[in-house]
Amino acid sequence: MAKAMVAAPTMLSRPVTFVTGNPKKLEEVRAILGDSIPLQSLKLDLPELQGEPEEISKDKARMAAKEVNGPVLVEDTCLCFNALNGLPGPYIKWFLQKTGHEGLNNILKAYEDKSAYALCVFSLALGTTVEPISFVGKTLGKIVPARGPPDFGWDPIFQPDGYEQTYAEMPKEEKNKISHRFKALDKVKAYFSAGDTALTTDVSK
Ligand SMILES: O=c1[nH]c(=O)c2ncn([C@@H]3O[C@H](COP(=O)(O)OP(=O)(O)OP(=O)(O)O)[C@@H](O)[C@H]3O)c2[nH]1
Ligand SMILES: [Mg+2]
Repeated sequence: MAKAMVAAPTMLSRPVTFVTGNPKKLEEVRAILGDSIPLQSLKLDLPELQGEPEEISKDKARMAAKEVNGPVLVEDTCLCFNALNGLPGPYIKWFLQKTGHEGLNNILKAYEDKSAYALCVFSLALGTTVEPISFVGKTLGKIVPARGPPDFGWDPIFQPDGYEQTYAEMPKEEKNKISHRFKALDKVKAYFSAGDTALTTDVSK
């Protein structure tokens, strides 16, 4: 009788390096993942393409893999206004820096529709020659005048649907249960627990 063929998992010789220049992202990624995936981090602010979120994120992963010369995880976060067909989207960092919370609210004064969504695209590149895979998480909400501590980006002006609080007003644990980042990381975890790719737990490598 023919034996069933079971594909051997791809064994990573090194733990995955999460590459980001943003310490608040890293804090949330660590809080959400716990020790479910052995992860080390590298602080590097990579240049970013213009274009669609998934392409930006994948391109970042290719660059990060070259820098690290090993398996990497990166993410790109967008804040998308429905009235503007998804903009500022991946350019939110620059809009926020130049116009602040008030400016972002003012942009929407021209429109009745204040609805928005937070989008997170993680990309995993298992090496320099492997095409990155993306994992997307999206949380719907609306843009409101800033409320809550201004610790992290646009958290004070994003109120998720079904909540009276903005991301900034919520306890961190609550945000991390419903956020765009949580939803995307849940897919990353599912990918690794499906077992096609085995991870080393030796983070000293
Ligand atoms: O209020 C927020 N809640 C969040 O959950 C969140 N996640 C990201 N951001 C901000 O949105 C822009 C994304 O740009 P971004 O993805 O290119 O990030 P970045 O350049 O800071 O880091 P990285 O690209 O090195 O990873 C940057 O201004 C980030 O500070 C957030 N703000
Ligand atoms: Mg960036």
